[in-house]
Order: sequence, then C-alpha cells, then structure tokens
Amino acid sequence: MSKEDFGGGSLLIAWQLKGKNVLIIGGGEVASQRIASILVTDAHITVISPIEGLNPRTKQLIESYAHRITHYNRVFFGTADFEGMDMILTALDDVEISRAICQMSRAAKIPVNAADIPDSCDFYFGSQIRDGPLQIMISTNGNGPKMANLIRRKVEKALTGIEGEAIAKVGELRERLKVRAPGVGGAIGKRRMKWMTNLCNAWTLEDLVLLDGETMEKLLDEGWENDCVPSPATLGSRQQSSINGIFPRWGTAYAPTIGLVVGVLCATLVIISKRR
Ligand SMILES: C[C@@]1(CC(=O)O)c2cc3[nH]c(cc4nc(cc5[nH]c(cc(n2)[C@H]1CCC(=O)O)[C@@](C)(CC(=O)O)[C@@H]5CCC(=O)O)C(CC(=O)O)=C4CCC(=O)O)c(CCC(=O)O)c3CC(=O)O
Ligand SMILES: NC(=O)C1=CN([C@@H]2O[C@H](COP(=O)(O)OP(=O)(O)OC[C@H]3O[C@@H](n4cnc5c(N)ncnc54)[C@H](O)[C@@H]3O)[C@@H](O)[C@H]2O)C=CC1
Repeated sequence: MSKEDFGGGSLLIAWQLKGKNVLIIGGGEVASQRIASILVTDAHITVISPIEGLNPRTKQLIESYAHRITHYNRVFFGTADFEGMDMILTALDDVEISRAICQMSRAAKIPVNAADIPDSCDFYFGSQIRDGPLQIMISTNGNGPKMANLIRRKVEKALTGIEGEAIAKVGELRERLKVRAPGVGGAIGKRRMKWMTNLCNAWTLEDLVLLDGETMEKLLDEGWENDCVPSPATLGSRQQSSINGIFPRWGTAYAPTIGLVVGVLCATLVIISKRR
C-alpha cells in the first residue's frame, strides 16, 4: 500500500454481536436480508413493522426463530424503541422516517445503517461469502452494490469449498495448543505464533481437513514439543498426503470416486482380455 492509498475507504471489521440487541425497523425484502445477516451473529433481534408490511421471508424468519426475534406489530414510536439497543437498522419505504431515525440514533450514540440513505450510515453491509468460520465480505464502499454481488460470484468460484473445514481444524488445533502451552503474550506467545505460522505454511488445506483429535495431539507431541513441523505423512493413516500431492484441489472430495472408476475400468479390461 503506497502512502497515497490512505483515506477514502472504510474499516473492514468482524463485529462481534453475540448477546447484543439489534433493532430492525421495517419488515420488507431488505429487512429479511438484514435478519438473515444478523441471525448468523447470535444477536437478539427486534423487528418493528406493521404485520401487513412483512414480506413472506421476513414472516417465515420471525416464525422460525421466535426465540431469537421479537416482532412488534406496529410502526416505529420514537426513541423509546431504542432502549437497550446496540445497533439500529432501517429498511423502510419512507425516506423521511429513515432520515429521522438516523438522527435520533446518532444523538443516542447507537450505530445505525439506513438501507436507503448511504450518507447517513455509520456502516454499510457487503456481499458475503460464508463457509463455517470463513467470512469474506466484498464491499464497493457504496459505489456499486450489484458489482459487489458479481465479484462475490467470482470469488466463490475461486474457492475450493474446503477452506471453512480446514480453518475450523486450525481453530481446534490452536485451542489445544493454548491448553498445552498456556499464557498470553511474551516468549510463549511468540513461540506459539511462529509454530502455527510454520504449520499453516507447510500443510495444505486437504492435509488440515483430515486432522482429527488424536492426530492433533500427535502433531503437538511430535511437532510442538520438538519445535518442528512434521509432514502430514509421518503422522498416521488418515493423513494421505500422496493423494493430495496428485490431486491437490479435489483429492479429498473425489479420490473415492476416482478409485471406483479406475477399479471398474481394470475389471472391464480383465473381462475383455479373458473373452479373447
Ligand atoms: C450503501 C449500501 C447501504 C447498505 O445497505 O448497507 C447500499 C445501498 C443501496 N443499495 C441499493 C440497491 C441495490 N442493492 C443491491 C444489493 C445489495 N446491496 C448491498 C449493500 C449496500 N447497498 C450498501 C453498499 C454496499 C457496497 O457498496 O458494496 C449488498 C452488497 C449487501 C446487503 O444489502 O446485505 C447487497 C448484495 C448482496 C449480494 O447479492 O451478495 C442491489 C442488487 C440486488 O438487489 O441484486 C441493488 C440494485 C442495483 C444497484 O443499485 O446496484 C440502493 C438503491 C439505489 C437506487 O435507488 O438507485 C441503495 C441506496 C443508495 O445507493 O442510494
Ligand atoms: N441497501 C440495500 O441493499 C437496498 C436498499 N433498498 C432500499 O431499502 C428500502 C426498503 O426496501 P424494501 O425492503 O424492498 O421495501 P419494502 O416496501 O418491501 O418494505 C418496507 C417496510 O417498511 C415498513 N414500514 C413502513 N413504515 C414504517 C414505520 N413507520 N415503522 C415501521 N415499519 C414501517 C413496512 O411495513 C415494510 O415492511 C427502500 O427504500 C429501497 O430503496 C432497496 C434495495 C436494496
């Protein structure tokens, strides 16, 4: 990044909303997308909208997640509705009410997003790719939402589909490592970070996906304790790096199918040669 690149952007962060309260004012199509995005975070959702204004997906989400979504069948009353809220989203077909809500939210110091007024938003939503713990957001910073949607499709095609699973395994391994070598910061923190970095550099996604609890402990015994990163092949039967070497991207997914096809071909050749 050159010096001239600073400025004109927005902060991309993974906002932790678990246990927080999010108010959504409006219950139409955009609100249904907001509800889905917020449900992922384990926040509690309050939706304010007259029932006749709810679109079918919003209705279905409110019914299916009744324990996590409180719906008030009425219009927005005013700042009394902000009580206890940590975030406010408007998805209204009335820009004047939306603008007024933004002003009230700002006065109450609660972050606000208005679907119809980019200039009044404290933050924007983006096009999302989710695969377990992997979260990718594409943002055009308000310039072209449809372009964000199109670029998301391109990025989706570039992924193998096993990144999320591999990251989840790395997460589990990091937890086990912290149990074995506890402590925050200092020399232990440095050593943990170096070891994890070396492991992630050396192992493929396919290698990581194959890790189970037992192999993780073995990896820590042989790797962490001896300050080295063993190759997957040395760690036991589930780590079949030879398959991954031949089919690095689809080894785990297609290896059984490829084995079956090769087997059937061989059997056919044997039958044909016997008939002759
Ligand atoms: C500023 C922002 C505020 C915010 O919503 O946070 C905003 C604002 C507005 N969007 C409008 C229109 C459309 N929005 C979409 C779609 C999405 N919009 C999303 C985000 C954002 N939209 C934020 C900026 C994000 C960024 O810049 O990257 C996405 C990425 C995420 C999401 O909404 O969750 C989601 C795609 C998700 C996906 O597919 O993955 C489509 C396409 C479609 O529906 O298929 C259209 C029609 C085509 C078009 O206009 O491009 C209008 C009306 C404009 C008008 O009246 O002319 C406004 C208001 C305005 O711009 O004035
Ligand atoms: N940011 C984005 O990605 C997009 C934004 N938009 C904009 O978002 C806005 C909402 O779009 P849609 O959801 O499609 O509209 P919609 O017409 O489907 O929904 C509007 C909702 O607002 C509710 N409502 C109206 N007045 C209310 C009040 N005083 N209190 C509580 N609820 C009230 C209605 O009951 C209804 O549920 C529009 O202004 C549109 O231009 C549209 C597409 C994408």
